Amino acid sequence: MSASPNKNCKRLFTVCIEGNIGSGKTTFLNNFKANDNMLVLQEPVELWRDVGGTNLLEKMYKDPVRYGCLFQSYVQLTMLQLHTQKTNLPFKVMERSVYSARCFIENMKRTKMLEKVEIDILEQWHEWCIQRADIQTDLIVYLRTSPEVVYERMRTRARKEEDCVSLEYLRQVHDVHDDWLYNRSLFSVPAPVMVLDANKSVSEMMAEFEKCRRSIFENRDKLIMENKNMQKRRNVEPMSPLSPTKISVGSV
Ligand SMILES: Nc1ncnc2c1ncn2[C@@H]1O[C@H](COP(=O)(O)OP(=O)(O)OP(=O)(O)O)[C@@H](O)[C@H]1O
Ligand SMILES: Nc1nc(=O)c2ncn([C@H]3C[C@H](O)[C@@H](CO)O3)c2[nH]1
Repeated sequence: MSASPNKNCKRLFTVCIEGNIGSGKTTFLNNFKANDNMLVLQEPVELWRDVGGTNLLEKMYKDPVRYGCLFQSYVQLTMLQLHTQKTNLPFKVMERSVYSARCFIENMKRTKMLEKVEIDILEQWHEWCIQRADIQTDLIVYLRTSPEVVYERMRTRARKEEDCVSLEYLRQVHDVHDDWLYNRSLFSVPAPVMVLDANKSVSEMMAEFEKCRRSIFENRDKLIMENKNMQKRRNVEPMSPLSPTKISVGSV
């Protein structure tokens, strides 16, 4: 299906699909491919699995102390490349982002997998990306799940690099995502957040997807305005943990 260019010349509207390992991001994201006005960008896992013949994802899971910082550095680069990828289409949908990569850095910090100097460098890189790179995000769709549900899904999918991933690790990653996007008690949120209960079945999630897709198309300008107001509030007052920018499908 040929991609229809952005005839009405509105600026690009970018959506990031976020969530724990196995929360259904790829499955959800692939539904957007039916639209010819959206650039759909999956997480570049295959790049992480083959860095000049090295499976860096596997090395990171096997030895996070030795490879954690190196892996995060490559995630940052490959995600930045996707954020800055140009398109004439009016919409871009990405799986995860430079923002959520920071969730994993935060978890490595909490579990003491990284030395202070590694954290400092990764956070300086992250800060530069936020301040100077074009990683404009207009909506975050948070596929919120329970660690137990995603653990079963991850085991069923059986990605070999994730053989050693424990339920405890998924609980840690869940907690950081929830602190960031649900409790709003971690780093700032770059756009309005649409929280979906992604514990639902595949068919139920199709209905959620349809509501989300319609909401994006119908409320594009409203969401951009919502984001502008968020940024203004942030510049005026420190981020309150319960800032009211959390939206649920249908309320936009
Ligand atoms: N709503 C759902 N109910 C049950 N299983 C699901 C659901 N959504 C996805 N799955 C299955 O769970 C596994 C993980 O799904 P998917 O790859 O879409 O998740 P993901 O968030 O992209 O994972 P990762 O972050 O590890 O790439 C797959 O085997 C998929 O078929
Ligand atoms: N440590 C770490 N940092 C990241 O920024 C990051 N982003 C994704 N992943 C892991 C989750 C899945 O196993 C697999 C695919 O999502 O890659 C990450 N792991």
